[in-house]
Amino acid sequence: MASQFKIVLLGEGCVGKTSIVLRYCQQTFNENHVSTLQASFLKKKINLNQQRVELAIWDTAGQEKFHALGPIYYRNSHGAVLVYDITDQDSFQKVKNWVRELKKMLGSNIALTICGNKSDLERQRTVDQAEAEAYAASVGAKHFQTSARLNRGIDEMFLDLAKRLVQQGAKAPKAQSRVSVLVEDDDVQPDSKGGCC
Ligand SMILES: Nc1nc2c(ncn2[C@@H]2O[C@H](COP(=O)(O)OP(=O)(O)OP(=O)(O)O)[C@@H](O)[C@H]2O)c(=O)[nH]1
Repeated sequence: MASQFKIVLLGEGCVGKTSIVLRYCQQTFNENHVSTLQASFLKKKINLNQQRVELAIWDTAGQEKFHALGPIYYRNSHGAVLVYDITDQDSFQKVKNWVRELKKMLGSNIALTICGNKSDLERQRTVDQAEAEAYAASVGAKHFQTSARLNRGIDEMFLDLAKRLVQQGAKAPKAQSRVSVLVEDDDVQPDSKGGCC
């Protein structure tokens, strides 16, 4: 029987979470942004040294108003991919917030990957690569650069995470305390960027 692992993608709106999952699981890419409103998951089966592994990859909504839903998706996850956009410094700061939250809620029981997406936009880069890699190392995470658009780095990133989960014989972490989720207002105005992208 295949080992099954749950992986959650977290990160600011518009960084490319949905695009990464669709590229990895369905080999497709959409130039347009459709905000994720509810999380959903896709499955991907891979072989690791003759061992069958099934990944359930959860794509979550990145807009701030959905932040409170995060715990529902990360609390039973074996691994998390924290995605930022290499052209958007704020999205990198948001990754740091997610790392703090995951460490607080789950300890170090969740395998972390930090992903700088949109590597095809190198000329518009605002997040220093060396700094991002150093930060990832400082929190025990692996760092990858990807382009969902050009299909770069994505297979390698999930393969590395799957290998780590297999090696660790990952067990789904338990949240350290009861997680309560409060969604205050379904009608929040778009942020100052006027939505995203
Ligand atoms: N140039 C470039 N654009 C990308 C890449 N990945 C995603 N995009 C674009 O970025 C926009 C947002 O991508 P999504 O995948 O919808 O972003 P998301 O993080 O899922 O957004 P939310 O659902 O709001 O959280 C879309 O217009 C994509 O086409 C990439 O690697 N390179």
